Amino acid sequence: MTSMAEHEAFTAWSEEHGVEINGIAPAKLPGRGLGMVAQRPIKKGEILVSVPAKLLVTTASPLVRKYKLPSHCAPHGQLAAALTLSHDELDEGQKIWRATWPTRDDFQTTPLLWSAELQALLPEHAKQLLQKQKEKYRKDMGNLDNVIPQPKREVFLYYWLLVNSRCFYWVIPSPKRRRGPRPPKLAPDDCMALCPFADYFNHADHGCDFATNARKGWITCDRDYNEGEEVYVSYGNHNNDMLLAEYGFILEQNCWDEVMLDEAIMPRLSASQKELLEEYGFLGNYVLDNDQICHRSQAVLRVLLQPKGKSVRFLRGDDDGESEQGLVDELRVKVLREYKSTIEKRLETIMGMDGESMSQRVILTDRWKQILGLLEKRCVSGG
Ligand SMILES: C[S@@+](CC[C@H](N)C(=O)[O-])C[C@H]1O[C@@H](n2cnc3c(N)ncnc32)[C@H](O)[C@@H]1O
Repeated sequence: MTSMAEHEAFTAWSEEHGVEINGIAPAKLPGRGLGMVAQRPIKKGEILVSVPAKLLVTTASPLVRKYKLPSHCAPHGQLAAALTLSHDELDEGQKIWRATWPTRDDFQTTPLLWSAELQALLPEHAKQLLQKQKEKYRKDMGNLDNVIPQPKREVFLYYWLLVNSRCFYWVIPSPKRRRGPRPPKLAPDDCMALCPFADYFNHADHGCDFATNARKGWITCDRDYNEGEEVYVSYGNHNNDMLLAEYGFILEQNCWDEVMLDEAIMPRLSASQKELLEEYGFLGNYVLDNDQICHRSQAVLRVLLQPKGKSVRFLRGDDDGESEQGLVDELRVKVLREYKSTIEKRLETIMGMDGESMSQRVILTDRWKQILGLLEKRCVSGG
């Protein structure tokens, strides 16, 4: 049994500093690090945690402001920079809080840390998200070039990932102004706050909500829980490619899961078919979710099957395409079956990659197996 001493110390510190904790406590959970577990039966609607605003770490907090970081740098980079620069000079509260955070090794399954070879084998949607994440990271690093000395870049990367995985949505209340221009409104992605104690909650497809006002952030119970059950927060309606790319985990049960089919469909399109789809706003982003293939996929399959005039009537919404549904279903099954064999070959490649980290290969193969499962469900003609 590993020690929970640092988590007990942090729980006591949180309560002493005004965090209200009701019926839950952190616990170690296999495969999920720490999470929150019900200490007694909990009822839907109970407030589980309430954290005073003064404890949150945002770009307006003294911890961040004291470094006078470039204001054009995104809040994500600013928070990571402040955590990096304060790393060796922590006050008591920060020390106690940071002792509860995951280590650098715990981020091993986050694709940003994978080799380029393994990253190239991610599902399409995860690959696109990883690309965006890399661009964000490079931009932040570029904006902080003069601030983070070379030897601290690794620590910065660790904190950048930490901020990415532990922040809550938080709009910093504007200070009372007598005159002068209103500061620009932050984009939703930039409304970030580290929130002590609430950052123990793991994610599930349905979970508790985090709400805020200017004075506090709090979490309300979404349903009844039994004693000993893990209590989750929902980070949003995310599919598993998103969870993998951003945070390095996937859910076994995820009602929001879906597969992007672009890799299977795009290479089949001629230049003129792509042009037609582009003209009508139907090029790319073909998705299969838990229940059905999306309307965009129905459209592209028709473009592949039918003469232009007929496809255009469907793309315009003038024809419901019912009369060709049988043929469209046959093509769908063919496309999905071929995609399945591509994935099966890819799985063999991943399993044969000796030099790569085991935990990274395991999560990647698990994700592809989930995708195979989703494809299988839709590989039945007419299904
Ligand atoms: C806000 S923290 C939650 C607490 C974290 N588990 C810990 O050990 O400190 C978010 C991180 O927890 C992990 N996580 C959250 N939900 C998870 C889940 N359902 N399964 C596995 N890992 C999860 C991921 O690493 C994610 O980046």
